[in-house]
Amino acid sequence: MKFIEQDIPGVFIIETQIFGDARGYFMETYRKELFDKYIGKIDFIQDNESHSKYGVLRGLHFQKGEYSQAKLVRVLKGRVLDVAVDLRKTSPTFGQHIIVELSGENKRQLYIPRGFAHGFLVLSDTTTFVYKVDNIYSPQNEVTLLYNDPQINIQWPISSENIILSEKDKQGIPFSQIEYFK
Ligand SMILES: Cc1cn([C@H]2C[C@H](O)[C@@H](COP(=O)(O)OP(=O)(O)O[C@H]3O[C@H](C)C(=O)[C@H](O)[C@H]3O)O2)c(=O)[nH]c1=O
Repeated sequence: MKFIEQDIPGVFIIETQIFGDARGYFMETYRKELFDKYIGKIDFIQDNESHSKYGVLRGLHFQKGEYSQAKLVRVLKGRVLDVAVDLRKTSPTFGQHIIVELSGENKRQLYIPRGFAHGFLVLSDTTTFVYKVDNIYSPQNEVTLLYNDPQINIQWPISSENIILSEKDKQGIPFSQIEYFK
């Protein structure tokens, strides 16, 4: 496994060796000792999976304060643009975002520490998205940051009228009004 830290400190792309043979392939998707070594102590406590069609945008979500979640995300099948926005007030990259293409082809994983809003836009017909989180699901502490907030200015490749959002995400709040992390 290769851990590649991104321009936003604490965010890593993880690339994994694929062992192909006549039957297909094998890959390790997680190894605790390597995460402890290269990223630090993380205890993932829940695995999630979602399936979405083209144009679906899930996000940008975060859980407030002590309910914040670190995430290790990847695409089983399909292709997404994955986005993480730095909401850590004291961070040198506060308000900045990273945008990474994750796919069943490139098998890249993205590690996003606590203190970020996260979401993804589906670019293939369908996508199956899986991820680990290190904190409990707390819907009453969940917030949606508006996906097209002008201050964050994410350049989504699909026009707004063709993006499919949940009712919750349609009511996302602007960056200027959210509760940042210390
Ligand atoms: C996140 C979550 C959801 N749910 C239930 C609640 C709803 O009845 C249903 C769909 O939830 P939601 O619309 O919030 O699912 P997503 O829009 O995929 O939310 C996720 O989207 C972005 C990509 C994220 O990074 C977050 O992990 C997460 O917020 O699953 C649960 O039961 N447990 C959970 O941990």
